[in-house]
Amino acid sequence: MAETSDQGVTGDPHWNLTPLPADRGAPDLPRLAEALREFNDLMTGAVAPPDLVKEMLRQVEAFNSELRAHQVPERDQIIGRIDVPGRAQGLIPVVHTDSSGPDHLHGRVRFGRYYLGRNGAVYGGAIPLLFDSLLGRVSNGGGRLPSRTAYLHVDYRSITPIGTDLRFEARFVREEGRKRFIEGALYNGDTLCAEAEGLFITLRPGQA
Ligand SMILES: CCCCCCCC(=O)SCCNC(=O)CCNC(=O)[C@H](O)C(C)(C)COP(=O)(O)OP(=O)(O)OC[C@H]1O[C@@H](n2cnc3c(N)ncnc32)[C@H](O)[C@@H]1OP(=O)(O)O
Repeated sequence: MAETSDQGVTGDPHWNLTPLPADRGAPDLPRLAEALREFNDLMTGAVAPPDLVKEMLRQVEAFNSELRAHQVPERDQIIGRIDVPGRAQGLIPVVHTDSSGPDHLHGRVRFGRYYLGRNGAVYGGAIPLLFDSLLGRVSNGGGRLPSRTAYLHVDYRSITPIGTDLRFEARFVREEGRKRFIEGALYNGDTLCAEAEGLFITLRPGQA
């Protein structure tokens, strides 16, 4: 797969991002996020022996204890930033951009086993999560002012398989005052898995 990219909003002055602090572990964070994603997938699919479960519990509790001492306010948080590849977060699967512009975003995504609902299908709740992120990127791209999701309508047209490279398309449809209408679709090969329509509202000055 191509390198992960969130371009389209990166460098957009509206995001007002301060430079990443390179001395705060930032270069390793995307790799750590990747390792955590793999951990989630492997953990979901494993029936681990009791000794391994006990050892993992010990180590994870030790990490939690250390991390409690390094909590920062939201403005200083690195994980989730749009300029960190894959945003270094584990909530939404990594999105690979093939083509992006002011009014569109095309690319690929693969849901790991962590997102399994049942019978090899992605959990239904994970699909709006993906669409909100994709449609939100289109809404907030192209130098437009920041917006927020007012509604997100998702139609599930066929099973979305886990462990498969899927193709997505998202496009800016129209704008009416502060209202922006964005559409998206997710495909497995030529099969339409799901499609979405979202309404995004331009935030007023001072609206957080
Ligand atoms: C790079 C990654 C980007 C990711 C982006 C992800 C985006 C998100 O997930 S944001 C989080 C989820 N969304 C939220 O929490 C939003 C919560 N809601 C709100 O904050 C507000 O309701 C908000 C900002 C959407 C709209 O409130 P407000 O600014 O007061 O606008 P308001 O005057 O009520 O509405 C503006 C217009 O939109 C319409 N509208 C607002 N909500 C809806 C709705 N749900 N359905 C239909 N129309 C609506 C109104 O009728 C009005 O229309 P018109 O101008 O024709 O009269």
